[in-house]
Amino acid sequence: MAQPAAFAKMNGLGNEIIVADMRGRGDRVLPAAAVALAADPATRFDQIMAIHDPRVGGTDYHVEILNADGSAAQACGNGMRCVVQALAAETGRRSFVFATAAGILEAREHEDGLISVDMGRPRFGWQEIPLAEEFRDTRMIELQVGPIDAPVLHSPSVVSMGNPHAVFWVEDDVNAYDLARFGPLLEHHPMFPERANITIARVTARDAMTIRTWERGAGLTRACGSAACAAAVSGARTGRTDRQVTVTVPGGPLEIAWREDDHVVMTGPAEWEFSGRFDPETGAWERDTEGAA
Ligand SMILES: N[C@@H](CCC[C@H](N)C(=O)O)C(=O)O
Repeated sequence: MAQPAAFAKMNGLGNEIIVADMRGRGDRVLPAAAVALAADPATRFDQIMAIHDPRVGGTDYHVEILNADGSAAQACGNGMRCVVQALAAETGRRSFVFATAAGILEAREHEDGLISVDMGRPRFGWQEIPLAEEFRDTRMIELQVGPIDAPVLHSPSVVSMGNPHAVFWVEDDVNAYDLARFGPLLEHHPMFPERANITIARVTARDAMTIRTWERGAGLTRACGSAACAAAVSGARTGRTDRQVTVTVPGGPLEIAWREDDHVVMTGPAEWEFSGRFDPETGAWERDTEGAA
């Protein structure tokens, strides 16, 4: 049993997030704790964002990310917005620099409460994503599900936003596809040695698209920020959209801008639900008493 750590249950457009305060201590949230918290309907989450003391000069905090299955994730856009809202409420500051497995990220809370996260530069090389075999052009790779002569989904764009993404383009309703069935098959496809986040995307205008995502290590989600970035970048890269796009996920809209300096900036909301304390080794937890200081 470890010393309890404070946490906040939050969400970013319905992407279920636990923000864990691991500052001032040397231990980490263990995969077993993540699995236990994910199995409890009250604390069910898609990602845990564990805030640690900074380890690199010029950064404010180090953030570790765990998926619901206990695996590590390099990037989580919706979770970063939750982290910013929690830290802004605590410190009164509005902008922060974070170190993550995907690199150094800057983020800020705006006057209207929306939060922008600079998700860094997309990477398109097949070894960077990574893919299991060489594709010189990752705007469209050979991969399909369904019958060989009439595939249900095929030819995804692939990209790393720090984490691996495949974006399948469709012309009709994204809800018409059984993502709960195809998602796990594609997440674990041999093409993706580190597995992948799987998105179905429909472009509705030069500056708008609708997506649904099956998240690596978490399953179907109401929102995936890095997938929204991956879809926006892939839309622009394949000539389907402009570089500034409203990406509507099941939980609502995210504004994505792929800037001329190659950085992808995502803007959207975050919402606090409740707070508590948990054991980072086992996941045993209790809710804070309402109104307690
Ligand atoms: N919900 C996240 C992405 C989560 C990470 C993903 N499951 C992975 O393992 O790469 C987001 O908002 O970006």
